[in-house]
Amino acid sequence: MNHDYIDLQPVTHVQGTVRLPGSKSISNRILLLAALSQGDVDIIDLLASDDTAVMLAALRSLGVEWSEEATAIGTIHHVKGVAGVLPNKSADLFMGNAGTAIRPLTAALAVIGGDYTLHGVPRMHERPIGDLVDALNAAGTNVDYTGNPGYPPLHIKQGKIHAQRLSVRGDVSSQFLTALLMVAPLLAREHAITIDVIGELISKPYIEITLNLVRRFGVQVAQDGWSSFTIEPGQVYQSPGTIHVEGDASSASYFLAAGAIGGGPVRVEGVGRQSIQGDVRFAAALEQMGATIVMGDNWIEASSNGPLKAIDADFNHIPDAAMTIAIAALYADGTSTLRNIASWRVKETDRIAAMATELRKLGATVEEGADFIRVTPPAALGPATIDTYDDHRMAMCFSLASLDGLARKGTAVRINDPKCVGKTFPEYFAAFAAIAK
Ligand SMILES: O=C(O)C1=C[C@@H](OP(=O)(O)O)[C@@H](O)[C@H](O)C1
Ligand SMILES: C=C(OP(=O)(O)O)C(=O)O
Repeated sequence: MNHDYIDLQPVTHVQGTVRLPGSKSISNRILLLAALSQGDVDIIDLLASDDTAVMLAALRSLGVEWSEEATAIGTIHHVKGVAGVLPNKSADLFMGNAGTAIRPLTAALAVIGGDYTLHGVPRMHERPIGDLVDALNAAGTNVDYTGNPGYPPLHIKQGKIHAQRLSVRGDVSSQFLTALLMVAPLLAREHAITIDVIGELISKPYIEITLNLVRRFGVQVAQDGWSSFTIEPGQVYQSPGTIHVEGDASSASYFLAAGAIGGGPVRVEGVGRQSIQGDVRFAAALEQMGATIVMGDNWIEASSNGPLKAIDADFNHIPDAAMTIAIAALYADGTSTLRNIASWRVKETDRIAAMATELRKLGATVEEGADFIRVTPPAALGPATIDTYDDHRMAMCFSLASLDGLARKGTAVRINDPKCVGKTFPEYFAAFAAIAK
């Protein structure tokens, strides 16, 4: 039985400015790159959340030293790079439900070698990792499953990479390719390493984040479209000195949607035109739905400009922020279809099923398929108790159903287990309350 919930009353107007927490994707990549690099790294504005906590704890268990300092310009994390040589050769690592922690760490530990176990929450043990393990073991590492084949928990032992070419499937999660790209310089000591992508690559903008950050740590990757990536030998990760984490563009989506649905303007600070995150393109989807979007280098502002228009589009490039579109669809003038989102089914929960179930509670008509969801709004939203499936994005998305839109009014919603937002945005409900007028 779950007795923990938050009740949200209908909100007639939203307006204000939100300073975003740091990007999860950038934070966890930078932490691992900093640990692997030569020299010390100062990280400004690292995200403080469950997903980064598990990465920080894992690095400490592996013997990587880091400390945290509160300064006038924000929190700085000092990480002492170990230049690819981990002090602790054995460790048992709890990875929570953080895909951005377990996938790259598995690759790093498999390549470096030792005696390591990695496990997580029950859902983590249902999230696939087989394509990554297959790619690594085919190249000579020694990674075993201790539960179900293809899924964590994992046991990593000493292996020896003999291959100069690795191949990985790209159609279940882009994080497998990200993981291999991050460890490629450790393999490319004497000869170049090439990584081939088998099949379609999903979630491509996350690979751009990886390549961008790897470059910031001094490593160049040659790219042949999205099908092959080559790392020339002799490149080692070098500390960039100080590195700043931009705001989280996926977290921005809730506030931008709020502005688009419920009046606005709502401004988010921490991401903008200069962002390296693909999820800033969520703003373009809102614009397509009729919202007014204004963007600066480091901020984005959304406001409504008449009732939202229904949308029918491919959302493969922004799988996380696309969940917010499924909620904005409740306020649109017709049926919206979100296509090419099969990866939703293997994330924090089966997000296509969860989204369909909870949208129906509000009165929407929902059709779901293997890789799409189609949402037709009801004449009027009805009050509902929303289950969140231990999925931060379900909790954050459904808070928006309390907002009055121009086409239809919001409703009272009870959000069960609201603390699940801790995965990426522990202060979410306070930030939401601050823009609700
Ligand atoms: O690399 C990353 O930082 C991420 C990649 C995406 O996953 P998939 O590649 O599995 O779609 C995204 O959904 C996840 O939240 C973060
Ligand atoms: C899919 C997500 O997380 P993960 O990094 O665990 O894959 C997400 O944050 O929406």
